[in-house]
Parts: sequence; structure tokens; C-alpha cells
Amino acid sequence: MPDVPDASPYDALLLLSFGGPEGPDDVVPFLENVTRGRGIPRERLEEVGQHYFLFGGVSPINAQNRVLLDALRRDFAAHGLDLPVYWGNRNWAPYLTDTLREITRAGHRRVLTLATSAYASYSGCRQYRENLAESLAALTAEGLEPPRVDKLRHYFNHPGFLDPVADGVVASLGELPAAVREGAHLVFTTHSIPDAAADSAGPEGGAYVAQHLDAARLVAAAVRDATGVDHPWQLVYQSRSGPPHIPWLEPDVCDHLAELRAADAPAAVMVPIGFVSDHMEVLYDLDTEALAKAEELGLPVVRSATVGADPRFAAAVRELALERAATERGGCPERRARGALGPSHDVCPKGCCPARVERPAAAGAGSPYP
Ligand SMILES: CC1=C(CCC(=O)O)c2cc3nc(cc4[nH]c(cc5[nH]c(cc1n2)c(C)c5CCC(=O)O)c(CCC(=O)O)c4C)C(CCC(=O)O)=C3C
Ligand SMILES: [Fe+2]
Repeated sequence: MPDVPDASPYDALLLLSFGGPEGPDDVVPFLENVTRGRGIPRERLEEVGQHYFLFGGVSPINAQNRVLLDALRRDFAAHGLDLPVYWGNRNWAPYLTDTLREITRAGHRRVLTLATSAYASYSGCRQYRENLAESLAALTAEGLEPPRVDKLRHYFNHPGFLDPVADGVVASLGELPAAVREGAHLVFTTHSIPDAAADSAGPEGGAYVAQHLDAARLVAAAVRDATGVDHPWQLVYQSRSGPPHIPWLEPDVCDHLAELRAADAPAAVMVPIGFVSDHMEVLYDLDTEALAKAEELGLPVVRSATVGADPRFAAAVRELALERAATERGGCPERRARGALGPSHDVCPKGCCPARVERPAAAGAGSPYP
């Protein structure tokens, strides 16, 4: 008789994502939701709106999440894990508050959250926790008694995240012309954030860049093991917004491609390590803009796959959920993680990834919703 996995005290898993428009009429209201109170220049918003209109006003992110949802449910069922999976977004339907209301009405009391962002930062972690707190407040105001909500630890260095990324890079190298393959550079790319946000990311600061560097190093090592070739690599940034006088993480991916060309690099693989699935940043900023730049430069470039709904990632989510459940029951489960940083913290401490203006944040120390 195989072991029945024990998720107690948890009784539901919440897939928490960004959300995106599903048609042209959604684009402007979606952007208004995203940018409310954030001081993003009007021109930047119009520009980003155009990226969505170029794809019929449809972001790929919701379809990606539906596939992930399905993969998680199938993986849980196949392993006898009885943990219902719900999906809610911060910025578009299905909205987080509606999903948490459904979870509350179904009688669930302990919810574990999987955010579709693998790294620490204000935008990638605390902002999700602030939105959880807002939704819990809204439900409380409706007279409901919402469940306790926790968040899974960062998974950037989990084998179930790293292995699919590494396989994607190996596959992309295989798509490059044989003559330039061996000398190809690996261009790991992630969302730029303000320098100030990078400095204060995580419990001790600096976690956003440190986590990306470790993940990139581990993937580059896995690629070397698979191909026998030590490809040079670098971490670069994309999708910068905000006013130009505020410093954000650099170099930009397109500038880096130009530098590679100038240095006579024969080819490159762009590895969108900062993104869990094919978001608009991948489809537009990389596949449209950066690949056009590469073409203009005459540099052969291929973009490698995101993790998406890879079965190894779904299995990693199951493993992380069971790990956290065991920890909550007072046990000491194995906590798998590769690299120099070790497994990330389970509970964000009070000052983790601080916002410019402090707001209540759930699923961490100091949450008003214990
Ligand atoms: C670190 C990070 C992630 C990765 C972690 C995670 O995945 O959460 C991420 C993801 C995403 N960002 C997304 C979309 C947008 N982000 C914006 C604005 C911003 N992002 C920022 C950072 C991040 N963003 C920042 C510092 C800003 C500036 C304003 C602010 O401080 O908030 C804007 C406004 C326009 C603009 O300024 O570009 C849009 C439309 C979508 C949906 C894409 C789709 O539809 O597929 C996704 C997954
Ligand atoms: Fe963003």
C-alpha cells in the first residue's frame, strides 16, 4: 500500500498569478489595474498597450495558467494527493478576491499559495502578499471568515524548476547552426526592477540578483554537463519601465546582444530565467523586439523555453506543498534546493522586500491575518 501523501493542515492550494487581458477591450482596464497608484508614465502605458494589441489584445499568461492548473490537478490526482487547486489573479479575472471568496465558502481553513514568480522582490513577492491582504480584508468586510493563507518558499533553485530550463537551453543550442553552436553565449534574462528594489529584496537585501545569478550559474553548469561545452553566460535585464532618471538593473538584453556582436560572439541563446511561463514580456520583449534586434545585428539568436507546465515543475509544486505541510506539523522534511543559497525561507520576515509605502501584507510575519 503506497503512502498517502499528507497535506494537512492545508486543505487547498491557490495558484496566484498576475493576470492578463483576453481581448482588445480588456487591455486598457487591465493596464489601469496594474498601474493604479504606481506613477508609470503615460507614454510607457501606451507603448505597453501596443504590445498587447499586436497580439490581438490577448496576453498568453491566462492560457498558460490554465494549462498549469490542469497539470497540477493531474499530478496531485496521480499521486493520491487530495488538495483542491484554485486559481486567482492580482490584475485580471479570475480575480483573487473572487477566488478566495469561493475558497472560503467551500469551507477551506488553511490555504497554501503558489505565486507564478520564483524569486524574491517587491514586485515578485511582497506585492502578491499585499494583494492577498487586500482580498482578505475585503472578505472580512463582507462578513466572511477567510482562511489562513501561507505562501510556498521561492523555488528558483528547486531541481523541478532548474532542470526544465536547462533542457530548454540544450534544445535551443541544437537549433543554432552547427558552425556557431559551440561558441554560443547564454544570455539569462529577467525583469528589470529599480536598483533600490533590488538592494532591498529579500530578508537581508540583494536577494533578487543573488537568486537569479545562482539559478543562471546552475543552469549553465547543467548545460555544460549535458553538452560538454562550457558556454560563457551573463545575467541581463529586460522590460524596464518607470521614469528614466530612476536607475533600474542593467544591462538591457538588447544592448547586451549588441555588445556580444561587437565582441564577435558567434551566436546566443536567450534564456528567460526570470519568467515561469511565456508571459507578454517573453512574447514581445524577447521574441519580437530582441529577436528583431539580433536579426538587425546579424547575430544568430534562439530563445529557450520557459518552465510552463512541465511535469517536473508540477511535481516540484507537490513536493514543496508536502514539505511545507510537514514543517507546519512540526516535522523536519527534506527541503530540496541546489546551489549556494540553500532552500529559501518559508515565512517572509517583517521587513522582507519592503515597499516604498508600507501596506499590510498577508502570508508572512506581521500579517494582520494570522
Ligand atoms: C519583477 C517583475 C515581474 C516578475 C515577477 C512576476 O511574474 O510577478 C513582473 C511580471 C509581470 N509584469 C507584467 C505586466 C506589467 N508589469 C508592469 C510594470 C512593472 N513590472 C515590474 C516588475 C515585474 N513584473 C515593475 C517594477 C514594474 C513597474 C511598475 C511597478 O512598480 O509596478 C506593467 C505596467 C507597464 C510597464 O511599466 O511595463 C505591466 C503591464 C506581467 C503580465 C505579463 C503578461 O500579460 O503576460 C507579468 C507576469
Ligand atoms: Fe511587471
